[in-house]
Amino acid sequence: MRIGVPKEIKNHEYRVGMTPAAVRELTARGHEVFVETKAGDGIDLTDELYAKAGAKILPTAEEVFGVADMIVKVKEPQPVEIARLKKGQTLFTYLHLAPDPEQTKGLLASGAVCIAYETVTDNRGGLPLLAPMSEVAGRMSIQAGAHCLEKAQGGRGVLLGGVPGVPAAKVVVLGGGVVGTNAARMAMGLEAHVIVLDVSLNRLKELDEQFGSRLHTLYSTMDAIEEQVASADLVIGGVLLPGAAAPKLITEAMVRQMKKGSVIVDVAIDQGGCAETSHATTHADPTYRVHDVVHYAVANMPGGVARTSTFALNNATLPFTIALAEQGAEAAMKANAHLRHGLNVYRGTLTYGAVAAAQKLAFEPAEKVLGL
Ligand SMILES: NC(=O)C1=CN([C@@H]2O[C@H](COP(=O)(O)OP(=O)(O)OC[C@H]3O[C@@H](n4cnc5c(N)ncnc54)[C@H](O)[C@@H]3O)[C@@H](O)[C@H]2O)C=CC1
Ligand SMILES: CC(=O)C(=O)O
Ligand SMILES: [Mg+2]
Repeated sequence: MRIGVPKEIKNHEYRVGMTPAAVRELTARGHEVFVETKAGDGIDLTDELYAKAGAKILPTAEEVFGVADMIVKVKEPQPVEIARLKKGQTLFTYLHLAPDPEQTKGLLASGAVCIAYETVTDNRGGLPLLAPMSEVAGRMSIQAGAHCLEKAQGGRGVLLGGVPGVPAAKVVVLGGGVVGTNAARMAMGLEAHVIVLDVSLNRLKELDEQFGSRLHTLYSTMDAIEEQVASADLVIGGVLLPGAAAPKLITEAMVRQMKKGSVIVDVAIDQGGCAETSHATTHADPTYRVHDVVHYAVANMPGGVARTSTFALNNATLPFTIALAEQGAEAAMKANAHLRHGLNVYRGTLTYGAVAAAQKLAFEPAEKVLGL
């Protein structure tokens, strides 16, 4: 198979779809990999390293999209990239379609086969291709939140861990999944007072067993969220209903009740955000204020630590990239239900129920379009 790896073009996005090590795994199996020149330059993965791994370096994105049977990327395709997709071409990347009707329309019109990293599943009920970036974003959310709490950033002027004689900050984490667990772990490490809310009692039990008395768990209801958010210094939004638009758990009225200079880091912004007052921001201009509350809502947080993130992402995607290349996209998805769950758009048909529900569109199950 011919695999194309274009340079990412989102604001301050330096990740790359395949590392040189991943390219070598594909070329060693007889596949051709075409990498856009300077695709990995921002993280010191040079053209020379890619060439040594067997890649062919192409001067433009047009040529990469033009020659490839499958495009392997990181972020959702931007309009100029959607225009380059070809009928029947496979696109393997994050899509986050539920809150993004424009992209959905574009991918449907392209006729491409679009497999979203974030809805591929595993045997344990997890999302293995989202998890590595959620680990990164969860950990970063505390760094970002701590920075935003500084006065110069518009924050409350509070140190997460406090000091002897002055209380620690209160960190409220909505959602105790991968983002929430990693956020809680970092916040506990900085000696903040940390509370995690989730609707899954199982998850709360696991967290309780894992962290003991250092972590406080709470069942997530409107009442509990309202009370906790109002007294928080830092709120981390880490909820997810897989593939669906994020539930708006933090209403504007709740934000109005929050303390002046407190901070919301809405990690769930890539699925539309879990605060009514959230809108997506960029690494270049990451924050804004609503009702005196600092909002940080960068939709590609892991792009900020692109080198770590690229290696972490490739560790998870590589077995699937190999399966898609070796078997062809359709056969690979027929053979593996977990990979099939990644299929969001198939040759002009929407195939993911939660995206269809969010946008009030029709869809057909992946099994049907694949003839299973
Ligand atoms: N902004 C960014 O750069 C990044 C954003 N993300 C996003 O972060 C979000 C969380 O991802 P993960 O932690 O991997 O998901 P996950 O599936 O591991 O965890 C989500 C948790 O939310 C819980 N939940 C659902 N409804 C809830 C409610 N009403 N109240 C409290 N908890 C609730 C679930 O029970 C689950 O434990 C996703 O939207 C993901 O796409 C992930 C990585 C990077
Ligand atoms: C998951 C996601 O949105 C990211 O890694 O950018
Ligand atoms: Mg206020």
